Amino acid sequence: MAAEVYYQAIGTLQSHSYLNNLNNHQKHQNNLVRLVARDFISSNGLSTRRSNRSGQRNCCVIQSLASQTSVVDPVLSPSRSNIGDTHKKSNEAALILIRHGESLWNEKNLFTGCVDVPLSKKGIDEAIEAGQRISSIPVDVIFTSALIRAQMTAMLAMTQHRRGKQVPIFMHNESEQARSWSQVFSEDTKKQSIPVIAAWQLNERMYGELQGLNKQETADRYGKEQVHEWRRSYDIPPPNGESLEMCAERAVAYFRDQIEPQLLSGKNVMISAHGNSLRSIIMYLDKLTSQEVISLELSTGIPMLYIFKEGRFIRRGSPIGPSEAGVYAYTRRLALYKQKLDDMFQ
Ligand SMILES: O=C(O)[C@@H](CO)OP(=O)(O)O
Repeated sequence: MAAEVYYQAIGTLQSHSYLNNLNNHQKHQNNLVRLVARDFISSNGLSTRRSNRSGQRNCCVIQSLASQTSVVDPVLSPSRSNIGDTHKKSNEAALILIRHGESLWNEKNLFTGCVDVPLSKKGIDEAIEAGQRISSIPVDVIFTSALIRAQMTAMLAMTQHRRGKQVPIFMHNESEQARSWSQVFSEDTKKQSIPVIAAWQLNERMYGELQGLNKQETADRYGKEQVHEWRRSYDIPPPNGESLEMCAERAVAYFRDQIEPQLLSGKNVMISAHGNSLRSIIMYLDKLTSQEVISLELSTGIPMLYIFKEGRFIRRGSPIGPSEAGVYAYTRRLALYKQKLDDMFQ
C-alpha cells in the first residue's frame, strides 16, 4: 500500500517561519509550501493531491508511488570537522543560507542596498539565535558578502557553534601582500580553521537612488504600486539601481562558480548574505519562475537548510533549535555529526 506522508510531517520543515510577508503571509506561505513540495516530489518520484480536510490547508499531501519515502541517506561520515574525521569526497553536503540580522537601517525603514550599515541590537540577538539554531550542523566553509551586516551575522552565529576547536578565519586574497601577511604556518592550526570568504558578488542588490530613502515616505511619494514594483519585480530596476535579475547575474554566477564546487567536493557551506542576493540564489536553487520569486520574502536572521545531493538542492526548512531531532534525521551524515558533538560535550 502506498504510504501517505503529510509534507509538514517530514522532519520539521519550517518553511513558514522563513517567510515574513506582512500583507500576504498566508497566501505566500501556501505558495512556498506548494513549491517546496513540488521540488520534494519531483526529486523523490512522488505524486501529489491536495488535502481537502479542514485545518490542513497548508499541507500538501504527498502520496508515495514508491514503497517508502525515507529521507535517510546512505552512511557518509561527516566531512572535515574538529572531531577527528578526515575530509572525504562526498556527493552530499549541507548548505545553510542566512539573511543578516536586522541592521540599523532596517530598524529605521530605510532602503539600504550596498550602503555598509552594521547590525542593530536586535540584529545582534537575531544572529546569535540563528547560530544556536544551526549549532549542530557542520560548517566547513563560510561565504559572506563584502558588507559588515552579513559578516557580523556570520561571525556572531559562529560564536554559538558547537564546532569545538575550529575557528572561522577571514581569507584575505585582495593582494599578494594581504595573502602573504595573513599566512598560517601550522598545518594543525589550518585544519582547525573554517575559511571565511567575503565576496562583493553576494552583496545586497544596489538600490540606486533609493539608498538612504525612507521606504514609507517613498511609497507615499511615488505610490505603493510603483515602490512595490521597484522592490519585488524581477526585471524592473529602481532608478539607477539593480533589478533582481541584474543582482542574480552576479550572485548566481558566483554561487555556481565558487560555491557549488565546494558542495560538490562534500564541504558543508554557510552563506551569510542579504534579502535580495539570497532571493536570487533561492530562485536558482528552487527553480522558481520570475513570477514565483515576487512573493518570496526572507526574514532577517532565520537560517535555511538545504541538502545538496547528487547535484540537486533539497530544501529542508529552518532548524528551530540545536536539539531539533527532525533536522538531524534528514541525512545520516548530519545525525552522526550531531551525535559526535553530543558525545564530546557530555
Ligand atoms: O533596503 C534594502 O536593501 C532591502 C533589504 O532590507 O530592502 P527590500 O525590503 O526592499 O528588499
